[in-house]
Amino acid sequence: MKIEVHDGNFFYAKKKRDVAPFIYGTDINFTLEPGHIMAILGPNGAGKTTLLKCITGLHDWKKGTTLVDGQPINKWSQKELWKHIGYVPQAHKMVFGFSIEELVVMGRAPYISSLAQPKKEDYEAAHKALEEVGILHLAKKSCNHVSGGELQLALIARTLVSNPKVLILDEPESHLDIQKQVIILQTLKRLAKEHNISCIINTHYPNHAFYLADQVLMIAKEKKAVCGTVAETMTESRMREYFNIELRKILYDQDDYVFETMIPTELATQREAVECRFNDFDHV
Ligand SMILES: Nc1ncnc2c1ncn2[C@@H]1O[C@H](COP(=O)(O)OP(=O)(O)OP(=O)(O)O)[C@@H](O)[C@H]1O
Repeated sequence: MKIEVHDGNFFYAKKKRDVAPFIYGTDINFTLEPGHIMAILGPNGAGKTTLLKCITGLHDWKKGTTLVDGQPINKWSQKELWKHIGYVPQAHKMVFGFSIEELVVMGRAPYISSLAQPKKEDYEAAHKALEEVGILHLAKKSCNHVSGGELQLALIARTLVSNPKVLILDEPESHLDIQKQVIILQTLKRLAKEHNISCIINTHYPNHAFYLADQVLMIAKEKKAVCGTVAETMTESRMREYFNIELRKILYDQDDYVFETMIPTELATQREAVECRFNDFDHV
């Protein structure tokens, strides 16, 4: 699905009629084509979570609008809209009285009539999604007895079973170990490219944006909201301006692959380069 935001801006108000300064330094504008991935980057408190809620209509924009496939979001019926949108909020250690399998089966709700019980095919879809994110072995375990990262993976699997056309993810990789992060990033990229699912993902990891994103939206308090390709947006100077930190962009290519990363200059070490150059058994 195509997602567009035109001149969106927002503020939190204590009472309905109150006004307050807008959160975003300039209005938010972007178009996300079907099957494309947009990463939202910005410092803590910049308004990334708020932005996801405004984009999906969970918060009403104070200004501007979201269009979904060309139609203003408030013209969509909630039921129809949420059939297409999968939303994975930030992981909190919630207490669920369910097993992981039951949690994921709940994601089939759009396909199950309100009084019916989940069927064999619903459980099969849940198992497939759990396998996809690498935690099928936890299917029977209680949600209360898994780690935060495992619960996060289950919440992603719950979204996948409803066959969404849009995936909105709020820092889905933040509690995961490095191997699970890769599973999530690869799964998202595959879903976007093979199933034409549009993805919007909040992340604190520049590397993940380099790997995933077709476009990046960068925000920070009192700064212009900028949207463009990864190369246009994630420059050393913009990162300095928006994150108030000096970073070096490192490019390394090997066997037709490019490794792109950004490292804070403060984290550079003063060891002899020759000590760092080799790893594993190369140096023996
Ligand atoms: N319900 C709320 N009422 C009032 N202010 C809020 C509310 N939720 C968030 N805020 C404020 O709005 C601003 C943006 O918050 P938001 O959670 O969207 O930022 P974020 O970029 O997602 O942060 P982080 O990277 O730390 O998760 C912050 O200053 C926050 O304190």
